[in-house]
Amino acid sequence: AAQEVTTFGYGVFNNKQMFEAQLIDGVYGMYDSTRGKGVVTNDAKNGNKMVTSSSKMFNQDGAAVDAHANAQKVYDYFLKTFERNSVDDNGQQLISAVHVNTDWNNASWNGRQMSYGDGDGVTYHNFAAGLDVAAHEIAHGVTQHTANLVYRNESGALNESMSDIFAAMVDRDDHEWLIGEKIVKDGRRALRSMSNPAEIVDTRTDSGFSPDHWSKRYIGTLDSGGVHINSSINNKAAYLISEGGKHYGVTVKGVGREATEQIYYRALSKYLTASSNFSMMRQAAIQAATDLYGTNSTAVKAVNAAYDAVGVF
Ligand SMILES: Cc1cccc(C(=O)O)c1OC(=O)C1CC1
Ligand SMILES: [Zn+2]
Repeated sequence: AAQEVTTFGYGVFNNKQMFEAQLIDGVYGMYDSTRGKGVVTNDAKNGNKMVTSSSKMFNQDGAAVDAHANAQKVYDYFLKTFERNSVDDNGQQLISAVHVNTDWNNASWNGRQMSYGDGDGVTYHNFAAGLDVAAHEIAHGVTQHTANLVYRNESGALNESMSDIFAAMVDRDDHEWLIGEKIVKDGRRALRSMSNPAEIVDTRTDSGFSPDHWSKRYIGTLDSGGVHINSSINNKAAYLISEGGKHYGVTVKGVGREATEQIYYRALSKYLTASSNFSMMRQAAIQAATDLYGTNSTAVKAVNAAYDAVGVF
């Protein structure tokens, strides 16, 4: 069980949780056998061995505490919200590696596990500290085991957008639907904004803009054809479906997070395929909303209006 205490170790600034570490081979380690086939956290700076602690209830590695706590929260979200048992719906272990590389300003899903850099301490904190970052990476695993959207051009932007959407849904208290707000430093507010994409440019892509309408999509070769750039077009649509708003003169009546997360999960797991593009995303969301809430439901109306608003038909 987790309890609120101050955690020693650096890099921890949003998870002050402790762990009932598992006793394995006489050592207390960050291995949670209660979720699926396990949640495990390893230290890339120590032979990628499981992060261990000398005592049952204490761990001094801040990044490890963050990664472990966030992986547990994301596991619980997918099980509770969609009855999905981990990324493969078969309890696959959620394995996190922390302290990957040196001053690494990245996080990733490599097809089998999550990896988190410590950040350079100037532009980024440790990436494991962001609940939305962990959810984003784990959602890449869910996408891989469902539509498996090809990671380039429009299907890749949808792959990215799915990860941002579920990241925003897990990070429930963030009403601005920002991505990475806890891990950016040097005055930036976040990596990306789903509510107002144009406000924050993801500097890692050097594109210079974050489009909030299909007519403004990036069509170059950077960033695998703009997967972290054009994702903001679908991110904005998802935000509008949930929260509503007026965008380029189109008014959307929002239906809330609970309906929106069900629509996108059903679209991802039942209708999207590896080569789906934005127009097929619109059809998949309409079909999912129709299945769930009915042909003339407010949800179907919200989906149509939101994709009208971002110029996807
Ligand atoms: C930081 C970073 C770099 C490169 C790829 C990703 C990636 O996972 O696409 C990445 O992680 C994110 O975007 C998460 C949301 C913060
Ligand atoms: Zn991603």
